[in-house]
Amino acid sequence: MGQDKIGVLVTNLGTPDAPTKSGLKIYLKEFLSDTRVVEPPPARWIWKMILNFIILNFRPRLSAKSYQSVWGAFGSGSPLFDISKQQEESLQIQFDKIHPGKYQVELGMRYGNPSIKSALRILEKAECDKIIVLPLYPQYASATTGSTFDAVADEIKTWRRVPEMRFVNHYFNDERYISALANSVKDFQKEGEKPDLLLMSYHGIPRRYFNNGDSYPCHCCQTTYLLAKKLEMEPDTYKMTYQSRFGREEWMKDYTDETLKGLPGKGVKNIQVICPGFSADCLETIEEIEEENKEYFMQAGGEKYQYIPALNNRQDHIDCLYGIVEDKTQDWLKQ
Ligand SMILES: C=CC1=C(C)c2cc3[nH]c(cc4nc(cc5[nH]c(cc1n2)c(C)c5CCC(=O)O)C(CCC(=O)O)=C4C)c(C)c3C=C
Ligand SMILES: [Fe+2]
Ligand SMILES: [Fe+2]
Repeated sequence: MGQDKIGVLVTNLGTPDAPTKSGLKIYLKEFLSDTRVVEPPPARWIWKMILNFIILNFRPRLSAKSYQSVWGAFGSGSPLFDISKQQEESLQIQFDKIHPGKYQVELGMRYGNPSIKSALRILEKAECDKIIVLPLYPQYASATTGSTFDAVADEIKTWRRVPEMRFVNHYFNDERYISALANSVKDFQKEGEKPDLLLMSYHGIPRRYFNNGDSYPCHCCQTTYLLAKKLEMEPDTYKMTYQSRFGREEWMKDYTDETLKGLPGKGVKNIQVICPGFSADCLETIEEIEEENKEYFMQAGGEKYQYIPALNNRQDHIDCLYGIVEDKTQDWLKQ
């Protein structure tokens, strides 16, 4: 039996501290200055000018309005923050039940608070000489998982004693993740009927990132395939799309909003939407999918539109995350 604790750093994207113009300005500046999120043109100063003089003057006010409409939906603050805290607590409870005193779970956000730096410092203080990082992105993308690695490395490089480290790159093909998604669909459909179409909507990335080698769209396609297979779905009863475009360049297609506007005209009037890439409900699922895109679909002649919630704090989701960490730290437990 090892003596020291294993640190589990659970991360997600992060969220503004408050749904206000100034809260959004701070958050968006940090987020959109990350060159893995916005891969700038060769002359970086051009993007810096656009960001500081155009985007950060207009976007914060608009985004604050959007955040205000979802604030408190899962607790008292940002849904992403409130759900992430619940996930952190549930995971700690699960580890304490099965391996009492062996694991310490801390939540760190890539942008905003609690930061990855602050979470790592708590683990350092707790004398965790082994740390596993679990970014809650089932599909790898440079903009999310890759960027999380940068933030972890930026902090650890200031430490004298570098801990033993492991990093979960993706888990889209983990049986427990696919099963949890399938269960969430089945639970949802228990209450009512099956739709004409199950739409699986993923956060998009610019098409250019894929052309340059990002594996994210491949991970999304495989997630769709595995989930449909698990649910024994016929090919014409599901479809995958990409949401949340930002800026003017081409993003991965098909676009969720355009697809939803076109479906009623093709006779698809009753749909359910699931966002398998979001491990927690957030602005992009609640405001964009549950509200804005529903309106597009209904206005185009749709009759029934239902959003299937993210895995959030479901016990099968927590069991899945627990299992991924336990599998990857089996040998550490024996040391
Ligand atoms: C500018 C480009 C963006 C890329 C590339 C991008 C990739 C990406 N994002 C997520 C997950 C989330 N994004 C969220 C919000 C959000 N995303 C962008 C831009 C890019 N994302 C912006 C500007 C925003 C802020 C909201 C707004 O102002 O409209 C969120 C929600 C955060 C919350 O607080 O609720 C998530 C989650 C993934 C998975 C991804 C690449 C695969
Ligand atoms: Fe995003
Ligand atoms: Fe959005």
